[in-house]
Amino acid sequence: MTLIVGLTGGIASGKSTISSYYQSLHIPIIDADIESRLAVEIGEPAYVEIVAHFGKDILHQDGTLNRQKLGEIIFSNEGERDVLNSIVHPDVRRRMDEKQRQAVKMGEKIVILDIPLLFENKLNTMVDRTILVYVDRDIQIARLRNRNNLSYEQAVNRINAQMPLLEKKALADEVINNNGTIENSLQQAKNILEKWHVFPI
Ligand SMILES: CC(C)(COP(=O)(O)OP(=O)(O)OC[C@H]1O[C@@H](n2cnc3c(N)ncnc32)[C@H](O)[C@@H]1O)[C@@H](O)C(=O)NCCC(=O)NCCS
Ligand SMILES: Nc1ncnc2c1ncn2[C@@H]1O[C@H](COP(=O)(O)OP(=O)(O)OP(=O)(O)O)[C@@H](O)[C@H]1O
Repeated sequence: MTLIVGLTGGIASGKSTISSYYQSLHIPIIDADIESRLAVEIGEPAYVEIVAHFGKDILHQDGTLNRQKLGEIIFSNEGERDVLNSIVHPDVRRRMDEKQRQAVKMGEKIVILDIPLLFENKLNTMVDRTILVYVDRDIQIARLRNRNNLSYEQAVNRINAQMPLLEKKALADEVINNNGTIENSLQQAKNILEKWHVFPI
């Protein structure tokens, strides 16, 4: 039996930091952000639909998606965000399901699905356990602004496009509090696997 774990959080809450650590323990990770990038490569069905809806203005000169431009549109407009989600999410789901099937077939003890919108899209029902990477809002805003070079308003728009982390906290099986040092958070991440008896693998 493979334990299917959903790892989630908010934008810039620290999911990638935690999932890289799990990966270093040789745990297979399936990352929704990576799959969503693959789904919108030039010529893919989702790419064609995106250009048809948003126009060629959201492309770079070489035809690749201008992610910054598309982000500016969808993080400040819920209707446009819904359109993008409805184009991209079904493909992302298909890609992730396929990878999950392969991992189960390989007899992996545990597989971690890194899905930012796990609770928003009710995908928690599709996994055995959930882990939330939590940060306080002021720290989240500061880390997001710092990483993506965003204004306060841009950062808040992105955070407000997701379910509040406090609501997610109430839904998760386990919570990693990432307000402190990375080292401290990685220790929490390890403790959870030990508690579940899936580490060492
Ligand atoms: C809008 C896009 C082009 C911006 O690209 P960019 O490289 O700046 O950001 P990236 O893809 O690395 O996402 C960073 C984070 O933004 C948040 N985020 C991304 N898309 C969304 C969304 N539709 N709704 C809410 N939050 C989102 C997630 O926390 C994600 O981890 C891109 O995020 C996208 O195509 N989004 C739609 C697909 C999607 O929902 N992806 C998230 C997981 S499937
Ligand atoms: N405990 C920490 N202390 C200081 N900085 C941190 C900590 N955890 C993460 N960071 C930094 O905060 C930023 C966000 O972390 P990370 O990229 O892991 O978040 P994420 O949840 O995967 O983000 P996104 O969903 O937006 O892709 C990064 O610049 C990362 O280096």
